[in-house]
This record gives sequence, C-alpha cells and structure tokens, in this order.
Amino acid sequence: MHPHIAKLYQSAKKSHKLIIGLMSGTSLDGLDVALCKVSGQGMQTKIDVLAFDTVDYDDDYKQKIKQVFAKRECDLELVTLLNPWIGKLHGTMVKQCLAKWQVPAEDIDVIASHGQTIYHCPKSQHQHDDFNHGTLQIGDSDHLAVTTGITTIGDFRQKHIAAGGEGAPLAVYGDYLFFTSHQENRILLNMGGIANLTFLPKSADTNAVFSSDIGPGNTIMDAYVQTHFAPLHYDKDSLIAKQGVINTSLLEVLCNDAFFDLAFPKTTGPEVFNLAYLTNAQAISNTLDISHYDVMATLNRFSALMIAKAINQCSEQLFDIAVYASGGGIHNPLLMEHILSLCPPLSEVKNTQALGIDPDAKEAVLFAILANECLAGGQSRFGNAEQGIPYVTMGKISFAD
Ligand SMILES: Nc1ncnc2c1ncn2[C@@H]1O[C@H](COP(=O)(O)OP(=O)(O)OP(=O)(O)O)[C@@H](O)[C@H]1O
Ligand SMILES: CC(=O)N[C@H]1[C@@H]2OC[C@@H](O2)[C@@H](O)[C@@H]1O[C@H](C)C(=O)O
Repeated sequence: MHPHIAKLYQSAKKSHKLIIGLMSGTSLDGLDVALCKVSGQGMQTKIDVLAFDTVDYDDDYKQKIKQVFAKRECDLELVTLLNPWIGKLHGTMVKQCLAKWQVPAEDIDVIASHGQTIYHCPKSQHQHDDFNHGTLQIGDSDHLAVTTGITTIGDFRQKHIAAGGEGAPLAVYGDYLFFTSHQENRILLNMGGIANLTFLPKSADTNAVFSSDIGPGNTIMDAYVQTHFAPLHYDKDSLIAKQGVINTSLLEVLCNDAFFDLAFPKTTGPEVFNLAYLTNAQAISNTLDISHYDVMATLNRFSALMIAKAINQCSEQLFDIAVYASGGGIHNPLLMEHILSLCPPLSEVKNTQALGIDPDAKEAVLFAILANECLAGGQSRFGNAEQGIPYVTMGKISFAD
C-alpha cells in the first residue's frame, strides 16, 4: 500500500482528527482558516474549533482576482496562472497560521480547501441550452499539499453537480449533520457576499430539510463602497447606509428579478448581483442621480428584504423556529435591524456562537466536516435528491509528494 494511503487510512480510523477547513468566499476579503478537532461522522459528528483566523488578502491579490472574478470574458492565461498561484498562496497562509498557533504540520490529518470561486453558472443563469450547471473554483489542492506537506482535500463542488445538484449551497450537508436539533426548528442563515439558508426541521426528516441561496448579502454593497468610497472595502458598521434614505422606486426594481420568483432550492452569485444589476435598476427607476448614501441605504434594505422573505417562507406556520446567523453580514447592524423588523415571528436573530461555532468561522468549518465525511463518513446516507441535496461523498484528494 502506498504510504500516503496508509496514513490516510490511519487518519480515517482515528477517534478524532485535526482538520484545517479553508474558505475563501465571494467577498474576497481573506482566507478563513479554522483548525478543527473532529470526531465521529454523520449525525455523530462533533467539532471543536481550536483556532481560527482570517488571513487578509492584500490589494495585489484582490486586484489580480478581480480581473477574472465573475467575468464572462477574461484573460485565460491569467486564469491558468492564478490556479497554482492561489493554491500556493493558500498553502503559505496555512503555514503562517500553524506557526502562529504553534501547531506542527505533522499533527494535521488533512486540509479541506474550498478554493476561490471565480465563476458560478447554474442552468438558471446561463443561456446555453447544451449545457447543465457549472461552477469553477481555482487554487489547486496539489499546490496546497506540496506547499504545506499536508494531504489536502479540495474541489468539493464538482461532485455535487455531477450527481444532479447545482454546485451550491453545500452548507446543508454540514448544517444537517452538526446543527440539527430535536428541540427546535432551525434556520441557519449565512450572510457573506451572497446570502443562503438551510432549513432544519426538528423532526430531522430529510424530506423536509432544504437549503438555498437567497440573493445578495453584502456583494453589491461591497462593490458600491469600493467604487464610491475607496479606499473603504465595505460599509463598516453600516455607517454609510445609516446616513441615507431608502429610495422606494429603486428598491422596487431591485426586488423585481426572475431569481426571486424561482422556487427553493436555487443558487446565484455576483455574476448576476453586481454593479451592472444596480445600474440597470437605477436606469429603470430613474434614480441614477440619487446620493451614494441613499443608494447604500436602499441596497441594505434590498438585501434585508430578500433575506426576510426567504426566512418567512421557511417559517410559515411554524411558531417554534430559531434563526442562527453567520458570515460577515452579522456585523452590519442596519442589515440585522431590518431583517428582525421584517420577520415578525422572531424576537431575535441569534448567531451560531450560541451553538458553539464562531459565526465568522462557520463556512470554513463546513469544509472540515465535508472532508471528515470524505474520510470517515459513508455509514449513513444523508441527502434528498429532489431538494437538490444528492447523497454524495465530496472532495478530491491531493498528496504532498
Ligand atoms: N463591521 C462590519 N460592518 C458591516 N459589514 C461587515 C462588517 N464586517 C464584515 N462585514 C461584511 O462581511 C463581508 C465579509 O463576509 P464573509 O467573510 O462572510 O464573506 P464571504 O465568505 O467572502 O462570502 P460568501 O459566503 O458569499 O462566499 C465584508 O465584505 C462586509 O461586507
Ligand atoms: C459557488 C460558490 O462559491 N458559492 C458560495 C457563495 O457564498 C455563499 C453562497 O454563495 C453559497 O452558495 C456558496 O458557499 C457556501 C459555503 C455553500 O456552498 O454553502
């Protein structure tokens, strides 16, 4: 047996493993690195997040990625070069974290790497009859494995599509295994660049579980701030949006997109919800000349309205439902205020810290759970193909040499 396979076999049998989960999301703010102690598998999965850091991307990284990110046309040579470059960079960032945490690389069983999405196109969003869903994450795992000396499991989304899913959201797999409660119905809400949710009934009935993207979380607000309030990268503490007034004509047009009429589950990305989407809505609503502050106030309300609509759709006729939020949007006080006021059955929106997971680390932890399932799962088959959750083992394995 190849020593790498033997080592992996030993890892798979351990009572607990050390897995580093990595997420680099659509906000392009940094690489989330979560050191997780994982035991069990399936519904018995237990996680302790031993350490967490977001390693910020510098302007050089952001500028390079933005040349290809969510763009229908771009320099294919640059894409080809970025794929190994990001893999190596993510590997270097993991090594920095390990040094800071004083954890030897040999102690880590595997890295679980999401990579960097550069284009996401479910069938609902492209015009090619000949093609099904597609999604592309770069930052190849071989480069992470060689850079860190740690076996790396990556490229999780392709299997989901191969088995009939749309490639996202994948959160439902980790959410169901880790956050299901028999005491309360739960919604796990993540607000990154794009917002998504998972509905977890207390019956744990897999036929009733579902997960879906909702629409924009921070992505259009971030893009607008970066354009009109540079060098700011986002509307910290909603300071900009709070100075504006919601423009109802613009808001109405923003909310009027075919995506919002699609049934759950559905997926989207900054390929649709971007500055061009906003400009088009401003042109239709004749609001191209309103102040930047009013635009930000309106965008904030727009994200909140669509998120609240999705929560209300899930919680219809349910009195005992709790919402646990995660992702950078929880730090946007105006957004949180709007969501709460638009969801009358809720007295509060909690965050996943109440369930033991740092809300900023949640997506990185998700990939650690998926890697754990790849190594040690497979005993119970969680899935519901009709809800876009095919039963699959996700991830491809890269060895260090
Ligand atoms: N203090 C704050 N005030 C307002 N917004 C904030 C604050 N902190 C973070 N954010 C928002 O959160 C965003 C980052 O969120 P997060 O890291 O969850 O996104 P992501 O993981 O890249 O996205 P996705 O989940 O869509 O892939 C920032 O770009 C910003 O818009
Ligand atoms: C294609 C892609 O990278 N999608 C991300 C993005 O960020 C949020 C939302 O859009 C979600 O669909 C997904 O990530 C999370 C981790 C998911 O798959 O659940």
